[in-house]
Amino acid sequence: MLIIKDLSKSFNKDTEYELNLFNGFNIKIEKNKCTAIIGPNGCGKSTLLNLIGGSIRVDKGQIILDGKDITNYKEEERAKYIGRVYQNPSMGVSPSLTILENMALADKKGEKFILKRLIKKNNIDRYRELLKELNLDLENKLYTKVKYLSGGQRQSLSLIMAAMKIPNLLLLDEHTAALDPKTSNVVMKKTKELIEKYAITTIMISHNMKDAIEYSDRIIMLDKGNVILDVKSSEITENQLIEIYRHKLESAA
Ligand SMILES: Nc1ncnc2c1ncn2[C@@H]1O[C@H](COP(=O)(O)OP(=O)(O)OP(=O)(O)O)[C@@H](O)[C@H]1O
Repeated sequence: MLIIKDLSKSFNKDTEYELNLFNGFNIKIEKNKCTAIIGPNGCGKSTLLNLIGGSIRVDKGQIILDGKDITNYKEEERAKYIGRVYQNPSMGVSPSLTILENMALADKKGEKFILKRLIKKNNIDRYRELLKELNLDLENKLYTKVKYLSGGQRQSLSLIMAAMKIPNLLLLDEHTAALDPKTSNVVMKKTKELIEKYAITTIMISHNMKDAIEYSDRIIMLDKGNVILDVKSSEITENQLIEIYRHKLESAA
């Protein structure tokens, strides 16, 4: 379980551009469930993931993952427990390294190692098996540099890499937003399969209400750093969600 306790975060403190985004924010994310976070541009979705992942630090509050207080852990330290797939297909992978090298790196995330020594026959066979599951023919491209892959292939690889050492928490930051609808569908289905197969606790940011309902167990809507809706995905339809979204945001304006 992820517990966020009394979290505060502001940007540009003590300047005319000061933005108090989170002010005593609290949330609990259940284990082995997928929670979708939705909300308008600028409501704080990515900042929340950045705070959890450790790419930015909290001003106040605590982040507790499976009973461990990770608030003061550096991003690299948190990477041992947290997998992340970004919106931008170039992030989360090393484009100038091959698929094989990227997978070997993901395999040893958070440990000291020598890359060449990692690439052993039994590991290669294991990586090939994982890639085969994607049905994208990537198992036959092990020696291809990641920069030559399509966006969909990169996001799928990124997903497999993030889940290679089963993370305590998987953060998906609009990871299909840059993909065409067909590829996005394939990657979302693969995401669901992986999450369910390994019972991975997941937080998924999405602007797509249909995906949020279809692929998550719970939906949280944020506005200006506050939770304005918290509902089971099975208890809401896409149209209702769109209506609430519009209504809440109009009344908040
Ligand atoms: N490093 C930063 N410095 C200053 N302001 C920032 C910083 N990071 C985020 N913000 C501001 O915090 C607010 C929330 O941004 P955030 O990226 O979390 O929103 P979001 O909900 O993910 O939006 P989107 O749906 O557009 O991706 C925005 O007003 C943004 O400009």
